Amino acid sequence: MDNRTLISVDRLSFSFYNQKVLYDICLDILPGQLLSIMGPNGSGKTTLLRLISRILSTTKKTIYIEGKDITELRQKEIAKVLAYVPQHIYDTFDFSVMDVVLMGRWPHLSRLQAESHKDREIVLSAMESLGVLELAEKSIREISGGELQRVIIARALAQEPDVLVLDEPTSHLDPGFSHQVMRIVRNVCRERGVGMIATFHDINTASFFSDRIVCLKSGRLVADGIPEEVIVPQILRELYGVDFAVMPHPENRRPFVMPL
Ligand SMILES: Nc1ncnc2c1ncn2[C@@H]1O[C@H](COP(=O)(O)OP(=O)(O)OP(=O)(O)O)[C@@H](O)[C@H]1O
Repeated sequence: MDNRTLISVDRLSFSFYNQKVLYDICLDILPGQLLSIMGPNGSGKTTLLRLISRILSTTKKTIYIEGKDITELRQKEIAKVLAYVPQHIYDTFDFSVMDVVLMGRWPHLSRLQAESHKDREIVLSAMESLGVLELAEKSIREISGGELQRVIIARALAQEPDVLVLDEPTSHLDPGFSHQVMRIVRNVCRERGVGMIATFHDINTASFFSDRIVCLKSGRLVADGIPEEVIVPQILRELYGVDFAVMPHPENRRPFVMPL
């Protein structure tokens, strides 16, 4: 384990009832770096993120947050260091956008303690960077899917975590916002030394922003490396069963793909 490791996953296997969905997964999340998980539908990406965030529980000692076994931490202790942005948000209460982002501060407050001026400043800054400040008073039931996704990411940043876990963070965003939001999140995390793990179906977004990419197929880790090592035709064919052309991106020369 690297001594800067924020999260270490060590031979993690997991089953839903009698269906095994993850096999011996090992990975490390490091400060300021984005580790992306790619893989076809049903390969186990969301399950992995939910285990790391302890939305799902495993009794085995296989996941460590800042060196501590996750099974021994209380939920609030986890929330102080880790923020989770789920893929889908359903059935929300009728909160305002501002209230939802303020919830990001709860892990840092003691019971019944009101937010301070500093908490509100952190919240307003997160909302401003995600472009949702003008929605502050709107109900989250009355905003678009892409706006809601940005609000939930703002809440995660307001939480000031050491680790940010993002499940398909750009799935509801148009191409402009998708790139902009990823740039903002990556820059904030690099500045603050926050480690990130994210799933992506968009190979080009993963390639452009990731420091490292792990590929899952049927619950098994089939590739792990920097984008140039992983975004290659053979691995993409193995993952998705189709051929891709791979060329350098005009801005940063990272692999850029088109299905053939
Ligand atoms: N709550 C659950 N109960 C039982 N099986 C589940 C549950 N959640 C997921 N699975 C199964 O676990 C496997 C992995 O699912 P998971 O959602 O982790 O995949 P994924 O890679 O995130 O997929 P996608 O790209 O479609 O979001 C799938 O076979 C799925 O049917």
